Amino acid sequence: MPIPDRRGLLIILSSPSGAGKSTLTRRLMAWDTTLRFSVSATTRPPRPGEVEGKDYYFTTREDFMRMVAEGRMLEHAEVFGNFYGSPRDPVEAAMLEGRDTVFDVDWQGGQQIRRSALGKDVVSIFILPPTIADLESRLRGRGQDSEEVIARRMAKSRDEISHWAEYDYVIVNHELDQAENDLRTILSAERMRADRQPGLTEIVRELNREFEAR
Ligand SMILES: Nc1nc2c(ncn2[C@@H]2O[C@H](COP(=O)(O)OP(=O)(O)O)[C@@H](O)[C@H]2O)c(=O)[nH]1
Ligand SMILES: Nc1ncnc2c1ncn2[C@@H]1O[C@H](COP(=O)(O)OP(=O)(O)O)[C@@H](O)[C@H]1O
Repeated sequence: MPIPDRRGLLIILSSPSGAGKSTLTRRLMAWDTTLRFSVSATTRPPRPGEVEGKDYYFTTREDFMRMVAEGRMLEHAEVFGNFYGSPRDPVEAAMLEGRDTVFDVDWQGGQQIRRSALGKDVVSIFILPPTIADLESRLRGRGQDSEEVIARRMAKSRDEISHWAEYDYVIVNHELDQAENDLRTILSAERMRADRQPGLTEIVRELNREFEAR
């Protein structure tokens, strides 16, 4: 396999539950089909419609803890009483292939990845709801969680939101199309950073050759 001339980016998306992070992630992946989604392992039971290996790897607590002990999780955290973690191997493989990986993780996961050896390739984005009333109605509108689960998520949302300033970018998800556009803009700009375009040296060298030949 040829060695790619750039390492893949790690794009971290976090938000309080219900702010629209999964919806925006799906849209971003449909826009750029080269993106890879980091499928997390979780001990939470599947929701109706969730697909094993696509949305999550649904695991037992025992298997989850074994993966952690074996160092096979890039990061992991307990959220809403369940464990969630990002398997390390597929992320490292994608980076070496020069493919960008999208993570849907909470602030604890964001912090761990940012502080890891892969931290310099991280772009982190926090999604805020326009209002708490919107957040609650979106959680309820999803129609997949019990009142008790919704109440628990609402109670946790303040804590999650308190970490917004640790992120490189913040998007307020008022209107879905606008928020998707903001996300595309961030990704496009990050890919154009001078230090992420290894081909530039060669282009500038060629420009110099042309100057000298004039
Ligand atoms: N740290 C960490 N958080 C995760 C991971 N996967 C999902 N999460 C977070 O766990 C929380 C709950 O996720 P989920 O149960 O799918 O609920 P939802 O985000 O409300 O749809 C969200 O904040 C996710 O971003 C992971 O691998 N690591
Ligand atoms: N800008 C928006 N305006 C209205 N509804 C939205 C918007 N963004 C997302 N939603 C809806 O809110 C609900 C929660 O979104 P979801 O992507 O599941 O959130 P999260 O992954 O952050 O928990 C979904 O039903 C989704 O369709």
